[in-house]
This record gives sequence, structure tokens and C-alpha cells, in this order.
Amino acid sequence: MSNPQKGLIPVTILTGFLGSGKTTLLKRILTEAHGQKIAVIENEFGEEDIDTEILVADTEEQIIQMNNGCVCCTIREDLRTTLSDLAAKRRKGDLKFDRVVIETTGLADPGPVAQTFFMDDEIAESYLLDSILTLVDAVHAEEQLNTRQEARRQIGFADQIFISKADLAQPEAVAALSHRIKHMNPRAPQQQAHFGEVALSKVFDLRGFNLNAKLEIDPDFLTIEAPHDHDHEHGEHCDHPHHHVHDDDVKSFVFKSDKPFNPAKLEDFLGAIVQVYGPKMLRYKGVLYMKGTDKRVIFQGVHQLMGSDLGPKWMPGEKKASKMVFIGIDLPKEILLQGMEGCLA
Ligand SMILES: Nc1nc2c(ncn2[C@@H]2O[C@H](COP(=O)(O)OP(=O)(O)OP(=O)(O)O)[C@@H](O)[C@H]2O)c(=O)[nH]1
Repeated sequence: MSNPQKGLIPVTILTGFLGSGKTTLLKRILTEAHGQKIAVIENEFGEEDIDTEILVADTEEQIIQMNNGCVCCTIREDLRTTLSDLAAKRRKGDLKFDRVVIETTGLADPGPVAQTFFMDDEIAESYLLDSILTLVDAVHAEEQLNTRQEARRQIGFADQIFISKADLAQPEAVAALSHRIKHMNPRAPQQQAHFGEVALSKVFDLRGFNLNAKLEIDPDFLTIEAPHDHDHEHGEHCDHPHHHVHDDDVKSFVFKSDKPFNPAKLEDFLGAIVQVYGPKMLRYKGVLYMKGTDKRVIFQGVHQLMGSDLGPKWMPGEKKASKMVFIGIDLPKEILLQGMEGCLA
């Protein structure tokens, strides 16, 4: 199966707006018995290493965390370094993997990520961009596509579209969404993915990336941009010539504690918070230390929709602690952090 041309390492870019189901799909792929070793590169937006923790829990794959500054500018350099280190280790036999999956942040324009594979000779000599997969959240996509340019670019660049959460939406709404996506990107096949359940043949070795098609979406796709100041932080405005719309108004912050939560209090608090701030809460998720269970609780949501799962057990001697990230527009950081503090047991 993994027989890329000229020994190139195939790369899959997994994209989709915040909370669209990327990690769910990836986890599913990693736990499937396909006999391939997959190196995963995680690029998150102020999310600490929460996804990595969710993934590492039950797989033995190589997970590389890339904590980005501003997606549009730093990612290409970080990604380039990460990819070239990986290829060097593989050549030396220090690392074994058959392919690479890059999970981008939900706020990323996949353009600059894809560009890396064409603009940089060293990367192009080792890797082949196989395809861009885009997850689309059936419940929230309509609004995301109306308001977020990154969400539209993710559709435009897709070689394969997976619609998640169709189970939570009306069939007519799913059909209308599918129709809209077809207009935006007639090239990409669409398929529903219930909790990431998709055939591996729809995920790997699609050989879907077609440079000509991408140049139609973005004629500047292969234009080198002048380097610019990299010190801005998450959520700060960045004067990038092309890709600056992604995080102008989106900010993130993290709650941390090594005291356990009182589950009932936390549920009440978050339930009330999403009633008020839900529309502005693009994404929240955490790995939590909860009273009354010896397992991690993985808690997450998108706008008003939230849910929790039991994760792996805390190991004996392991330091139990909670970490939760909030990503949103004009969220009242102090109210949320103090409120969370008040839910501790
Ligand atoms: N009902 C339903 N929920 C789903 C489906 N797919 C994913 N989810 C849930 O949606 C939430 C977000 O899924 P993730 O896989 O974490 O999304 P993501 O795209 O990785 O999120 P970010 O990395 O934060 O952008 C989780 O609670 C999933 O369990 C689906 O098909 N149906």
C-alpha cells in the first residue's frame, strides 16, 4: 500500500474547522490494523498538548507537537524544520514510519501548509503531498462558512471531504450543506464520517493533490512572501499580505489546576456558561482530573454542544492535574477562569 513514487514519504494534511472531528478521525486511523507506521504532526492553536494527550493515550505512534505562534507565518518554517528532522532520522534508521499525517489547527488555512511541499527543495526531495482531507461539522459548518474565511479555504483546498456529526443534524440540513460544498469545490468527493468511521482507502494514497487545481483557488499559491515580524502572539493581529484573516479576533486561554473538579459543579457552571457565551465559544476542550473517578475525563465542546468521555486511568504516582483550553471570540477570560476555579472540589 505505501509505495510512493521514488521512495517519497506520502503526507496527508488533515484539516477542518475547530471541533470538526479531525482528532476523532485520526485516532480511528491510528488504532486501525493497517500495519503501517504513521508519524503524526500536530499543529494546534494555543491548545497546549491536549490533542496529543488524547491520541497518545492508546496508540504507539510517533506524535510530534508543533506549538505554533501565528499559523500563517511561523508554521511554514516550523513545519519545514520538523519535516526535515523527521526525514533525516528516518534515513539514519533512528525512526521508522511509512507516512506522515499533519493535523492542522482548526483555524489554519491549509494553503501555506501545502505550499511547504512545493517551495522547499529539501522537503520536495523527501516527501510527496498525497492529499488534503477536510472534515466538515454538519451542525456548525453553515455558520462557520458564512463567517470564517479559513473554513472556506479548507473546503476549497480539499481533495476529499468528510462530513461529521450528520447524526446530530436534520437530513435536509446535511443535504443543503453538501450541496453548498459541492458548489464551493466540485472536485472533491464527499462522504459522511460518523465519529471518524471511514475506509482507509478514502484516507491514504488518494494521490489527490493537484497543483493546477490549487493554483486556480489561489493564483499566488507558489509566490514567496517576504518574511515578516514573528513576535505577535495568538490572537494578535498580523500584517501578513495574504493570510491574515484567520486569527484577528480569535483568542485562546488555558485553565490549569492540580486540584480535582467537583463533577456536578463543573457541569452546572459550564452548562450555564454555554447558555450565555455559547455562540462565541468556538472550541473548548480539556483533560480533567475529576473527583470520584480514577480515570482522566476528556471534556470538550463546540458552541453549545458539549460532551465528555472517560480517558485512560491515572497511573500510580502520576501527578493528576487538569488542563482545559478555551478558544473563542471576546470570551470573558476572568469570569471563565474564576468560575472554573469555583468548581474545584
Ligand atoms: N455526534 C457526533 N460527534 C462527533 C462526530 N465526530 C466527532 N464528534 C465529536 O465532536 C467533538 C470534536 O471532535 P474532535 O475530533 O476533537 O475535533 P477536532 O477537529 O480534532 O477539534 P480541534 O482540533 O479542536 O479543532 C468530540 O466531542 C467528538 O466526539 C460525529 O460524527 N458525531
